[in-house]
Amino acid sequence: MADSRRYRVGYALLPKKQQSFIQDSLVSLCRDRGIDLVPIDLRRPLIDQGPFDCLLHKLYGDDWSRQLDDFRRYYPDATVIDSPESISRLHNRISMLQVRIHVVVSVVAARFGIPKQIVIYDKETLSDSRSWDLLKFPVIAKPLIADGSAKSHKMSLIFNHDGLDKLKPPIVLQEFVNHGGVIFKVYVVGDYVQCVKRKSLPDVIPGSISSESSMPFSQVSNITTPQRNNDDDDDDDMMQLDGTEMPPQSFVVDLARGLRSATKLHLFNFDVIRDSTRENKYLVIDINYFPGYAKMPGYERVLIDFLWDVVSERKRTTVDQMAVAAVTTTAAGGNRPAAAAVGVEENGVSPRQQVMLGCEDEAVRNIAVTNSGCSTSTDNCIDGEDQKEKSPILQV
Ligand SMILES: Nc1ncnc2c1ncn2[C@@H]1O[C@H](COP(=O)(O)OP(=O)(O)OP(=O)(O)O)[C@@H](O)[C@H]1O
Ligand SMILES: O=P(O)(O)O[C@H]1[C@H](O)[C@@H](O)[C@H](OP(=O)(O)O)[C@@H](OP(=O)(O)O)[C@H]1O
Repeated sequence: MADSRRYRVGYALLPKKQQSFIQDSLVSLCRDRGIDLVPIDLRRPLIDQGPFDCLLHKLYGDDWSRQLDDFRRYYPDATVIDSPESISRLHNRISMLQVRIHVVVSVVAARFGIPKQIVIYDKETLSDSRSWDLLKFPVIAKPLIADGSAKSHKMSLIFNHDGLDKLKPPIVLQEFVNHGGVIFKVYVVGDYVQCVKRKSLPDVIPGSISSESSMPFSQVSNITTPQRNNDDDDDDDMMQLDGTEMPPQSFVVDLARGLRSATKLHLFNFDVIRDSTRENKYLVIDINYFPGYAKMPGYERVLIDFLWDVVSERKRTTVDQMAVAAVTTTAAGGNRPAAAAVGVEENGVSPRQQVMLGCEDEAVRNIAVTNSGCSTSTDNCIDGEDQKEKSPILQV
């Protein structure tokens, strides 16, 4: 029998993200599938705008976290994608890549790791060469915090120690790895995985370094997405992208699944580069929550299928809960209301826990990083596979 119920999916996004993500094509395809996409009015309390079957969100700050907490308490049956605790792990470039220790990739054709990196919290530590002398120049200086602000995307390629002078801690210093000027962006939407190529920073050729000690840059892969036109530079970019071999699909999928389970996130992308000096060696350099999905070919279908799975799974779970609750009621011989129907705990598991898509309320570990910390590996990267045997890059 056709499902005639309509589902409400609320979305709370910043205006720029809303504009790129909520396209007419997405809205109308959702509508045809029985899903109404409802914008959250950020001037009104979230709790007043429910109920929703599902809530999508990408907002920052304590006020939003509090509103979400209230919402989750008030509407325990709503599926919140994703849990704020899991998302916040990506707001710090150290905890972001720390998840690699939980990722096991079984594909043998390729290996993965992260670049060697340290975190520096203050100017004093920055001026002490012992803090960074385990790193090889060039390095990339990245703001520690990745909170979506323009500031958090401002980076510098640092060619020598003079280039460190201008930096403002807290920062992450990460070894620059030559990778042929092409980055792989892997978009994940639940179980769906799609890898695309984008232009990246060009290789640094030893000996050809300019007289400058540093070079600032910001959002390289966003501003240089090449379009096919008559411009020579764009044609060169396009040829370079076309000529770059993709990583093995099974490896990408394995890595995506591993990261998905380690981060407990459903909507994210991650950036991977292929180390030019080491065969089949890939390095994860960045993980972004709720990325620019509209740049992913055919994103509407992918998102609709995902949302449908979420709302219909939610319906199934609720039905299952009612069945369990009914059995419990009968077995006890009493007339307690069905747990799922009222959203209270049954057998120690609340309906919300069952519908949070595996996003347990795990607190993000507090990062107690020493002023700087660094791996003792002689390589320019830390492996994901055998990381447990090696000394941790940072003490978290
Ligand atoms: N370790 C590295 N080695 C070589 N190139 C790197 C490295 N880290 C970053 N890059 C280059 O710098 C760019 C920006 O880095 P990163 O992805 O960490 O920044 P971001 O501001 O978080 O980016 P995004 O816009 O994808 O969120 C990458 O796309 C890549 O071109
Ligand atoms: O808004 P913040 O938190 O800064 O996150 C950005 C990510 O860092 C970028 O990776 C996204 O672009 P890509 O989808 O091209 O990776 C980018 O997507 P956008 O083009 O929709 O802004 C953002 O999601």
